[in-house]
Amino acid sequence: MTQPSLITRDLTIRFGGHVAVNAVSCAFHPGELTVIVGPNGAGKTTYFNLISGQLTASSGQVIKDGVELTKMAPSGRAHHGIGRAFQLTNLFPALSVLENIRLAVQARAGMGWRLLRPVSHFRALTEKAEHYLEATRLTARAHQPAALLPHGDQRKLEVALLMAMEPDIYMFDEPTAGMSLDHAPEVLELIAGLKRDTSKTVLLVEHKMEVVRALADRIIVLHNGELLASGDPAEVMASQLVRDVYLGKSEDAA
Ligand SMILES: Nc1ncnc2c1ncn2[C@@H]1O[C@H](COP(=O)(O)OP(=O)(O)OP(=O)(O)O)[C@@H](O)[C@H]1O
Repeated sequence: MTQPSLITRDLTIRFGGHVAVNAVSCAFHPGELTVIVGPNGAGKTTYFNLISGQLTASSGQVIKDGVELTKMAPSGRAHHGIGRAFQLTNLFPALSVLENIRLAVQARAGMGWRLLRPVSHFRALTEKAEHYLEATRLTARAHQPAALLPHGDQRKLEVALLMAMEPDIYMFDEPTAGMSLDHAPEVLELIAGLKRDTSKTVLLVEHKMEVVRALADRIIVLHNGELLASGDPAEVMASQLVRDVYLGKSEDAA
């Protein structure tokens, strides 16, 4: 087994008297796609927020490749390779799809907003952006304003922007939420494809059991903020404890 890329140790957050995430200790490994499941209000999104830095833990630790990130702002964590997909908050709606991806490539290259660069740099950035465009099957949309993309393609653009940042840890919170059945498989395929690069770790929060079955190498189950189970998807889903608190309900909903 490889060294874990990401560890949470006794990770806890309290909101007043309510413990939303309670002493969750878990390790995530490169080349592995872990799906985080649990009933509504179990603490899944809060756990994600604690890892990506939108929330700061009351106690416990977040450690990425041996570096403690627990108190770091989201930007610092991103710099350390934590990449979380957001619904296009980092998008320039009037710019084209290609230009948006190129800006993400440029940000990753550390060139910020300096526009006076040799043409060769610009060409290299464009080539890289075109690579991500192709990888996410958005080539036909390259020159459309990002704001005018259909919903399914917007989600693909989110994946492209995240790929352009070259994170070590990819985090997706319900990536197919609100998406039509036609587009969901395309986005899921992109996410499944990320772990072909075995240096990458993928974390997913997901409710839909068919998505969990299709993608998960491993699942962890949160319940009332606590880690209830972790392991092989089929084994965990078959366990009586998990069926009692979660899967019975979820199978109906899926
Ligand atoms: N900022 C906050 N202030 C107070 N309570 C919060 C806050 N954020 C989350 N909570 C509470 O923490 C608990 C866990 O919420 P969270 O959104 O993480 O659950 P979840 O598993 O992602 O649920 P869902 O599947 O419905 O999205 C809930 O009881 C929620 O009300």
